[in-house]
Amino acid sequence: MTGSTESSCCTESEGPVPRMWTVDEHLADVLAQIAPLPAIELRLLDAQGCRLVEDVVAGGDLPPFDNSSMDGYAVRTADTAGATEQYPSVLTVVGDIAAGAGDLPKVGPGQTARIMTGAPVPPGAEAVAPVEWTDGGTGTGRAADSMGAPVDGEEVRVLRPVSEGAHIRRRGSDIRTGDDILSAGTLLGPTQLGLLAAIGRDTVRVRPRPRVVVLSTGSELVQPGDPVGPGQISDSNSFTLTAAALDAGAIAYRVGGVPDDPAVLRAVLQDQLGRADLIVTSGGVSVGAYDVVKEALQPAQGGESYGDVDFRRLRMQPGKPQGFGRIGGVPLLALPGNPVSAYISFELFVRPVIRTMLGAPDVHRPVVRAVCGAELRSPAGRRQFLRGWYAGDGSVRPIGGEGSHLVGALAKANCLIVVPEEVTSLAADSTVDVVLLAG
Ligand SMILES: Nc1nc2c(c(=O)[nH]1)N[C@H]1C(S)=C(S)[C@@H](COP(=O)(O)OP(=O)(O)OC[C@H]3O[C@@H](n4cnc5c(N)ncnc54)[C@H](O)[C@@H]3O)O[C@H]1N2
Ligand code: MOO
Repeated sequence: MTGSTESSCCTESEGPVPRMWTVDEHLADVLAQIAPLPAIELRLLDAQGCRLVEDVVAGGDLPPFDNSSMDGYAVRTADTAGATEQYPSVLTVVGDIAAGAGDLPKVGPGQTARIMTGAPVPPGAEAVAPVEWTDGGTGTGRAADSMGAPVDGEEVRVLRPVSEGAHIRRRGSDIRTGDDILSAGTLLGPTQLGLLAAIGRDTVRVRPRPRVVVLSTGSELVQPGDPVGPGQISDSNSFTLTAAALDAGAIAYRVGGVPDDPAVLRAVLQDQLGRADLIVTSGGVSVGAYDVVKEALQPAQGGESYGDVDFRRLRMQPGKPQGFGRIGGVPLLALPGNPVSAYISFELFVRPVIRTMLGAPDVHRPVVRAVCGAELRSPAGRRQFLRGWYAGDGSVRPIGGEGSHLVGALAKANCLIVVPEEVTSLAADSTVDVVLLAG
């Protein structure tokens, strides 16, 4: 941390005034203390969504052997030259080759072997006649579209010429030994994991997904589905923030509804430390009597603090009260409890932390310029983040009001409209910065 909340200046009339941080100062302070997680070797499916930290080189060819791309007959091309439906090439079937076969018959002049898709091309054969180009070994001379039982020693009629290499997938035609197939930094999704499996890798060296513990505080919270008594509300923040952490690429654990009891909160935090690369709390960071996160981590009455967390006020709306520091070496971001404040704080500060830990190149949400059709008002000295709808044609409109409890409007928004600190009003059709939330 670069400073403490209580670093202050004074005015004659008002006494000490706690320092206020700008959004950029707070973000820079947080990110300066976050590094990409150390690389580890993971099994393939545990590596989904992670970035490679090694260049992967193919240790073998793909396909590993010449194989058939069709069910049919492996033939010598000269044997099929001039074949027609009227005058087919009649070949003796010397074997039956299924995918996975290791023992292959040799195909000599006038001979063929029945072959299945993916089966190795036998020695002597130069091409594959799909079964539809033959009589299917029926002896009728009519083209077949299915293949019967093994036909060793029987005959098959090929009804048209087959050119060299036809329907053969050559060894190494996809990947050759020594090819660079995936480079460090590649994000592993289904097709990259499939490729690693195809070349026989069962583990891979990656930067792991950070494990994020999301914890909401407040004695008024009940879990969704439970009865809501007088003065109580459903805990929504732990769901929003857990989903947002997953969306950012983390492994997220939701711990909902810790009551306003500092001892309980400390115990829960202690319990969670073992599985966390990052802890995110919501609520209890303001100036009220039951601000449990503040109380637990930085007691006002000279009690012993737990961890090293700095509580500060930011020049932004919503999201003014924030906490940041470490507990037991684990970074912790304490977000304000108002649901819109919590979510916007996550987008601005927590998401970049997760993306940094992941080693992602895109740490921040994209920001575009857009024309806002509506007039906007904003408090002086605060960077305001209004919920909006970005139409994609360069226009944006605000959704809902400024209130940081307005979850209905938040759920309809796809962007945040940014009104800078020094601006208190903007005329309709002004150009504004817009933080794109989706995608
Ligand atoms: N006298 C002052 N009061 C407040 C100030 C201030 O500067 N002076 N700041 C206001 C601002 S801004 C915010 S933001 C909030 C932040 O307060 P807390 O972080 O302590 O949040 P809580 O008091 O715990 O909750 C605020 C609000 O949000 C609801 N909430 C909390 N957690 C959840 C949850 N998990 N799911 C849904 N809703 C939640 C809670 O019930 C409250 O209504 O302080 C202002 N006050
Ligand atoms: O900062 Mo509070 O987050 O304005 O509602």
